[in-house]
Amino acid sequence: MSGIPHVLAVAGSDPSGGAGVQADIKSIMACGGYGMAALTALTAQSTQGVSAVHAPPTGFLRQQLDTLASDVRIDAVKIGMLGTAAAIDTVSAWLDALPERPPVVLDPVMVATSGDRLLDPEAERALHGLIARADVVTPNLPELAALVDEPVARDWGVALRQVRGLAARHDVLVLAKGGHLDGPRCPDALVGPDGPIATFDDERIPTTSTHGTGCSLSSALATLYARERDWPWATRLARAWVRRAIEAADALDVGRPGGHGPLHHAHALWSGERPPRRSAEPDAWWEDIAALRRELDEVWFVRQLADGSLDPARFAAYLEQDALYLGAYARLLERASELAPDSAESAFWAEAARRCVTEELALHRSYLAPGGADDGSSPHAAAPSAETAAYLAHLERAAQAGDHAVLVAALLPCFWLYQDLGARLASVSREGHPYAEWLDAYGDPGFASATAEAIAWTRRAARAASDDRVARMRAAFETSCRHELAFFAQTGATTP
Ligand SMILES: Nc1ncnc2c1ncn2[C@@H]1O[C@H](COP(=O)(O)OP(=O)(O)OP(=O)(O)O)[C@@H](O)[C@H]1O
Ligand SMILES: Cc1ncc(CO)c(N)n1
Repeated sequence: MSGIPHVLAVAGSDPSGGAGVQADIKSIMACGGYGMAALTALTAQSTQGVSAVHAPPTGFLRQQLDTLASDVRIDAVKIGMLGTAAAIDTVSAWLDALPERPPVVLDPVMVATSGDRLLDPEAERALHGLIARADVVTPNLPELAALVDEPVARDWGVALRQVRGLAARHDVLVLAKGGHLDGPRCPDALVGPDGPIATFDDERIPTTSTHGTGCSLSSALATLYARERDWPWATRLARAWVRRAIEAADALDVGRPGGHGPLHHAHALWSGERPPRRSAEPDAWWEDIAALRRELDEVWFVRQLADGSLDPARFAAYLEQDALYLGAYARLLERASELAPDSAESAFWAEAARRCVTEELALHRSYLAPGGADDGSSPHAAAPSAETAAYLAHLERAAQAGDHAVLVAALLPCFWLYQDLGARLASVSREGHPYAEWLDAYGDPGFASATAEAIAWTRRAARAASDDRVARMRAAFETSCRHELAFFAQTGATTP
C-alpha cells in the first residue's frame, strides 16, 4: 500500500467523543490514515458512564458495510463495540464476502471503562467466530478472562498464559494490555500461538483520563499496520502515541470530576509532530544497522581491547587518532548547541561538548602522557589518518548544511556505539586490565544517561521532520556508523 491508508472503524458511537467511533476517527487521523466509520450501535454516554444503548437493525449495519466496500478501498479494519451476537455474525459474514480481506484488528469491547456492559453476555461465545477472522485481538484483562473462561488475571504472568491460550486457539496475535493491573507498571505484550513476539513495560501514568484508551490503541494499531506492514512496530508506535495522549489528557478538562476523561488525541499533532513512522524512530535506525554492529564486535582491535591483550602501541595509535577526532567532535557538538531549537536542548549539546573535552579527551591524554602535566597541549604529533579525516569530513558537511536535525543524527553514533560497547563490556573483569579506565568511562551510567538524552533529542527532531528530512537524518546516522567501524578497524590494519 502506498499513500494514505483508508481505515474503517466498525464500532459504536460515544457522543462524549472519548471512545467509540469518535475516538477511532481521531486516532486514525492522528496516526496518518483516512478514517471511516460504520456504526453498530448508538450509546447515550458521558465521562460518567453509559445510560442507554440503541442498536440499528443488523440489516442496516450490513448495508453500511456493503455500500462502503463497493466504492472505497479499505486498507485496514478496526472492530470495536458490536453489542449483540447478531451484529457479530453480520460483521463476520461481511468479512467473508469481501473478495480480499484487509488486515483486521478486533477490540473485543465488552465493558466500558466506567464498568457498564457493552456486549450481551450470550454474545461472548459468538465473538470467538470473529476472533478467528481477525489478525490481532486486543482484549483488556476482564475481556481476556471472559474469552478464556477463567478468573480475571491479577498478575502479568497469569495474563500472559491466558493470552497465549487464546492466540493458540484461534491462530491469531493477541495484544495483552496491562491497563487494568494494580501497581505502578503498565505492561503490554503482543503474543502469538508460540509466545510473545513483542513485550512492552512502562510506568503507569497517574490519571483517571483513560476513557477510550482501548478504542484509541486498536485504531492506531490498525492504521499504523496499514502503513508499516509490521505488527510489532505498529504496536510499538501505537502504544507510544497512546501513552503521550494519556499524559496530555488532563489538559482537555472534559466532564465533571469523578468520571473518566478522554485522551488528548491531537496532542502530538498540535506539538508539531508528524503521524508516527517507523522511519522516524532512532531505535529503528539502530535495529537496521544490526549487521554493522555485529561486524564492529568482530573487529580485531575491539576484541583485543575487550580482553586486554591489545598491544599498548596499537592502543596509543588509536588514542592519538581519537584525540584528534574528539577535539573536532566537541566543536561540532557546540555547533549542534547553536542550532538547537530551544534552550533545554541547546544546554544538553553544550554540556556534551564540555564533557567531551574535560572527560573523554582528558582520559586520552592520561593514557598518552601518563603522569604528564595536563597543560592543554596536544600530547601527540600525529596527522589525521584517512579514516579520521573521512569521518570528520562527513560530520563537517552535516554541520555546514546548517540542518540541526541532520547534524544531531550524524553526531549520535559516537555516543550510541560507544555506550553500547561500554555497557556490554561492563562485565569484563577489571583485575589488572590495562584499559580498565577506558572501559569504565564508556560503561559509566552517566555516559549511558547522556546517550539516552542524545537519542531522545534526535527522536524529537525526527518525529517533527518531513519524510525527506528523515531520510537525510537516517543516511547521516548510517554513514557515521560506517565511519565508526572504519575508525576502529584502522588500527588493526597497519603496524604501528
Ligand atoms: N494509566 C495508564 N498509564 C499508562 N498506560 C495506560 C494506562 N491505562 C491504560 N494504559 C494503556 O492503554 C492501552 C489500553 O489499555 P486498557 O487495558 O486500559 O484497555 P481497555 O480497558 O480496553 O480501554 P478502555 O476500555 O478504556 O477503552 C494499553 O496500552 C495500556 O497499557
Ligand atoms: C461506543 C463505545 N465503544 C467502546 C467503548 C469502550 O471504551 C465505549 N465506552 N463506548
